[in-house]
Amino acid sequence: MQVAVIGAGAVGCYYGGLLLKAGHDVTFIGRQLHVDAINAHGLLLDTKTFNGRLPARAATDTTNLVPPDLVLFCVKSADTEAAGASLAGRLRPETAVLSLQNGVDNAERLSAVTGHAVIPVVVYVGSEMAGPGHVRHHGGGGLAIGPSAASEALAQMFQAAGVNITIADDISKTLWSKLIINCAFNALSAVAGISYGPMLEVEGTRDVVTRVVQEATAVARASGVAIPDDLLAHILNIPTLMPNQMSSTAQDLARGKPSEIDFLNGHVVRKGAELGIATPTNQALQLMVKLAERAKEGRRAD
Ligand SMILES: NC(=O)C1=CN([C@@H]2O[C@H](COP(=O)(O)OP(=O)(O)OC[C@H]3O[C@@H](n4cnc5c(N)ncnc54)[C@H](OP(=O)(O)O)[C@@H]3O)[C@@H](O)[C@H]2O)C=CC1
Ligand SMILES: CC(C)(CO)C(=O)C(=O)O
Repeated sequence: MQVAVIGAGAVGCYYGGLLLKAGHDVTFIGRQLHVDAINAHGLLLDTKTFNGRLPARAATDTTNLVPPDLVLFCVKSADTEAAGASLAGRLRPETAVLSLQNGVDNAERLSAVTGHAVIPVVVYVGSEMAGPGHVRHHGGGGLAIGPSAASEALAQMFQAAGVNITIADDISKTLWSKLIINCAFNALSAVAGISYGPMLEVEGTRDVVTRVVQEATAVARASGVAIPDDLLAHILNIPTLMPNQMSSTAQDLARGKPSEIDFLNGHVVRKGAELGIATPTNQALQLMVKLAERAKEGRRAD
């Protein structure tokens, strides 16, 4: 199958790399540093069970992209419109487009800029770019794909490549449940620069996490999404399962990259305002991350 990865980063190179290893024809669209390394030496796929270079094609834009059978769309949420616009006119009607992104509205936004159906996918992996063209897998790797006519065949293809994938019967619930996990932990971990285990040991953290989850759950339910009653208990248990985890927002801040906070707690705040639901804790966390981003920008400018 011809696959295009839009956003050759931690997620795109991990899943694109697994499809490449399984024999698919994968083209990576990404930034110059990674593109040069992939074209020169192949993709370095560094997982728990495999470490090796896989010859691959890469480019910094879609100009010469042959319309693929499958697109893995893997840029950060703020880049959805710009990267999505580069796909316009490069998709066949039967091309399957998957959004492998955090947040709940990327598939919809991507569909709006491409005019093409987009299948949302919830991603449960820990991966990072450890160097140019070098993706490192830290753990997990499961996917939950939204239902569509193509989802069964796509799930089989990912399974054959070693990916644990399920077809979600209610993808909105799955997307929102992941969003609420991100709302609970990402900002606190980022602002304090602390991992989840020690973070939850500090008195008061559980209360704040609980309020964030309650606000976000109220917004989700008012939007018609069936959030399960046991989500809070599941969330409060996550630091026991991954005590050393720093949130992706913490990693963005540490690297001086813009975070996705406007699409995490920020999404809850915007939706809450539309629905008349107060979300003060989510709003405070969104603001704290934005202040931390601004402070970093200020330090760079000095
Ligand atoms: N990493 C992880 O473990 C997980 C990530 N996710 C989600 O997956 C999504 C992708 O995250 P992740 O892979 O970590 O992000 P990365 O930043 O590692 O990868 C995205 C890459 O795409 C590049 N890019 C952005 N726009 C373009 C463009 N128009 N053309 C070419 N390249 C472009 C970025 O460059 P630049 O940085 O220069 O903009 C970056 O190199 C996010 O929504 C994230 O929340 C979900 C679960 C786990
Ligand atoms: C680690 C995890 C699962 C929860 O915060 C995550 O998705 C992130 O950091 O973005």
